[in-house]
Amino acid sequence: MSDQPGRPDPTSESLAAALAPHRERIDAIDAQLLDLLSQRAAEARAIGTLKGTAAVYRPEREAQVLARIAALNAGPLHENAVRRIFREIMSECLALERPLTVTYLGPQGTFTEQAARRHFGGAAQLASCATIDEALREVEARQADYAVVPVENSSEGAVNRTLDLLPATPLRACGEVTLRIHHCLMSPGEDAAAVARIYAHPQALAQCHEYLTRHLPAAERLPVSSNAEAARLAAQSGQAHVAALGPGAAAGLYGLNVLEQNIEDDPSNTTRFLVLGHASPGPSGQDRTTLVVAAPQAEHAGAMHRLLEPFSRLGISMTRLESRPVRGGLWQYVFFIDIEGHAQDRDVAQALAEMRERATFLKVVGSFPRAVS
Ligand SMILES: O=C(O)C(=O)C[C@]1(C(=O)O)C=C[C@@H](O)C=C1
Repeated sequence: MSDQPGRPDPTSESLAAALAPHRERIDAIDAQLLDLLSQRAAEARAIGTLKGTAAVYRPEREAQVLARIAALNAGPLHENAVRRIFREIMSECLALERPLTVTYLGPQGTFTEQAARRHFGGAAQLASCATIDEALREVEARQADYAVVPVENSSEGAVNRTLDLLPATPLRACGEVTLRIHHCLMSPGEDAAAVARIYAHPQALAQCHEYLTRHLPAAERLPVSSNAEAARLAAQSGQAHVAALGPGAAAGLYGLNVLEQNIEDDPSNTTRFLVLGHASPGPSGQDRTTLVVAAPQAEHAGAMHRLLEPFSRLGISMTRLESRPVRGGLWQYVFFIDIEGHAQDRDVAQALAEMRERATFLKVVGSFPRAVS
């Protein structure tokens, strides 16, 4: 007998009988879905032929497709689930036009790999690079189509190497990804209390500082070049007192046990990544623009104010302002500025034209659809 009224006993034949019509309908719907997916893929292939040698990846169009689907969604699937499914559909459709190769700051099992996969979906060929420089260089040399590199973390600030490469690279920023950073404690052993040595990237050590101080105060903290390298070293040791911090994906990749999850001090800890490539996306309606600017005698407050004044006058929101010293130029700085809007939007274009007259250097690194987290 079933203990819930109206539901058949889960062990009985009556359950199978109750499921049968639902499964029949699911089979019929799956056949329709497959037919529609094939029709969609054929349209994408036709688009690919029309594009010829032009860029096949169109981030502004993908952003519009995802936003439209999210708005159309009436449930019961969550908006994020629907986005993920359509992200994968577009990834496969795009691969029919032409498969993409995407470099990322590796090695495998890093948060940057997770960001690249999330942005480009399962059909993209991901290529791990040892440094941010190498990830960009491969794309510059047209050995790969796009690069995904970290640019800032909500608790640790800017990724300086990425910023330093932006003024000179011929690549354009054509997308961004934001990723919540959740760290795990992972080890060949099974007991968190036994951990006496911890390998991790310095940022991971900083992001988990309170947890480590409270729960593993005596453990030695050893900074290494990446979280994946930390996981590799912990796995190689084969010892229960050695652990690594980093993404759960690295535990799977290196055969470690996850001893604790979500040990980052700030649960809203987020990293933003830039997607760089050769093409510039058109406006999607929900865009961000990244600029590199140098002001004359930037150390004088007045020059900076004058430079940024068009933004406030034209109602353009500035979402980020970061400065970096110019190498070899004592007390000279370049500014990395993010604003809302696309460089082709009327007000943004006017503000940029005015800034160009006031700046000693101004480069639009790119306009791209804002990330949906
Ligand atoms: O609309 C296009 O340009 C397409 O190539 C189709 C499509 C899609 O599957 O919807 C695929 C890849 C592009 O990045 C954008 C959209």
